[in-house]
Amino acid sequence: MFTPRPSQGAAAEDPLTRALNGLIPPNESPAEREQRLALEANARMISDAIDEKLKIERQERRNKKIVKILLLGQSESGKSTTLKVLQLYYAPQSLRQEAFAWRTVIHLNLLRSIQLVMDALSQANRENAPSFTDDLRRLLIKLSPLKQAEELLRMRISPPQEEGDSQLVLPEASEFSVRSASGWKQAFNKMRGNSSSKDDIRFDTGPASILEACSEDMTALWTSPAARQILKQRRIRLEESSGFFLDDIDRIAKKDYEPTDEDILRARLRTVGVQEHKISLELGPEKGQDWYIYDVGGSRSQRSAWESFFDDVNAIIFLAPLSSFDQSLAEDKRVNRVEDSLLLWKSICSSKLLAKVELILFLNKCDILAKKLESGIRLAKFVPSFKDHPNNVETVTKYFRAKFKAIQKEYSPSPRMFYGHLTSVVDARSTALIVANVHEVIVKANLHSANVL
Ligand SMILES: Nc1nc2c(ncn2[C@@H]2O[C@H](COP(=O)(O)OP(=O)(O)OP(=O)(O)O)[C@@H](O)[C@H]2O)c(=O)[nH]1
Ligand SMILES: [Mg+2]
Repeated sequence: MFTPRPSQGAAAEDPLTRALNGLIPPNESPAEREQRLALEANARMISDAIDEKLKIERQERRNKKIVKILLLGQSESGKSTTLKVLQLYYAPQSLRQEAFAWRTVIHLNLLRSIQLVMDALSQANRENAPSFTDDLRRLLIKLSPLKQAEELLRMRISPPQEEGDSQLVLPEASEFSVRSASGWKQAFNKMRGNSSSKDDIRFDTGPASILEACSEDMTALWTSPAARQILKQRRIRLEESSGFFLDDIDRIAKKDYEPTDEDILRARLRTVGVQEHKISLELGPEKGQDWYIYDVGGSRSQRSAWESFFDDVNAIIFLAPLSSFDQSLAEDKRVNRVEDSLLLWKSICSSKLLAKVELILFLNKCDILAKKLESGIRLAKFVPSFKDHPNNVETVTKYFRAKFKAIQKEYSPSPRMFYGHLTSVVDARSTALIVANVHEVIVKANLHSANVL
């Protein structure tokens, strides 16, 4: 055996270190040389194996690299609905498992719409409106038990004994919401134990019985020409409002009602706070990758929380609802909704923090936009710069797309691709095609950031 050089200390005892350092002991005999070469070969093998393992681990980390997607846009723009579409696309079973929880939200949506009709009629009654009939008075009395059903349903979404676990937020603009971090859907699952969605529905008496008992009277109220006239006089257009289920009373007020995927997409529950949703991709080349999707509250009071999620985000899906061109913000009646979307888009595009983030724009609610334009509502009345261009959906969407694209080009700190889609995210089928496209953009963004790191 050779004697290590004193300066190399204990580390030189290690054959791997010695081999790597290329040390050749003085006065080496042929047998010692053979032994050393064998040790070196062995050490090289071990070293190569370690290198290979590290390379695989690095690749795995890259492949596994968490993808962060942020959903942004004003309130009611369709962020939570887009989250549901992504869930439906990537993990349909998980959405089905939430059907019972969404059923309660849908019942509450229906009751809210009925309440808005009843409020308008009561007001007409107080003002002695000639269109208020005795039939309507009778219907209002017969529908009074609905108040109790609503209270029971609200308690179910936010049971008092689950304090701190699920927190009901008091209505803002007569809408209810649940703090997203509170896990209200999980609270439902706890209540359910191991039962299936169908079992829940069978044993769901209480509010469901009241709804079923009132079903015919609710339909009579909603289809009454006198009630319709009062709503029209007061310019109440419930058909365009969020969580509209009045045309489906027969189906939804049945005790054994089970929501379809489309019903779940149309259900409205205002987001308060930030909801994190993890999707583990099960198929395709990105198998094993985890996607974290963040759904934020869009009303003005909620927007200050957005920036803390900008860090290491890969892509942003920004929703701008085009149908709201004739509406103002619920939180500030002086601000036109499309104007607000354009200003928000400008601030996202110009953010230096987001300079390297892919922005994907959904010009949403194109279905409602088409109906509005067909009904004769003119865009130029609310957006004078549209001038006397044809008031049809093709021209209007083209006009808005160009406007958003120009803002991105002008305000982005460095050039970026423009991904603008015309969407109606409640339509799962047409949105699936867009999701496939968005998937590609996100995968590219992730690869790019992995290579940069
Ligand atoms: N008809 C139609 N309805 C839509 C569309 N997108 C969303 N909605 C409905 O609009 C309502 C509001 O959508 P949400 O997804 O809750 O809006 P949000 O952006 O999450 O709103 P906040 O949580 O308040 O920030 C829901 O009832 C949706 O079903 C669309 O493209 N067409
Ligand atoms: Mg939301």
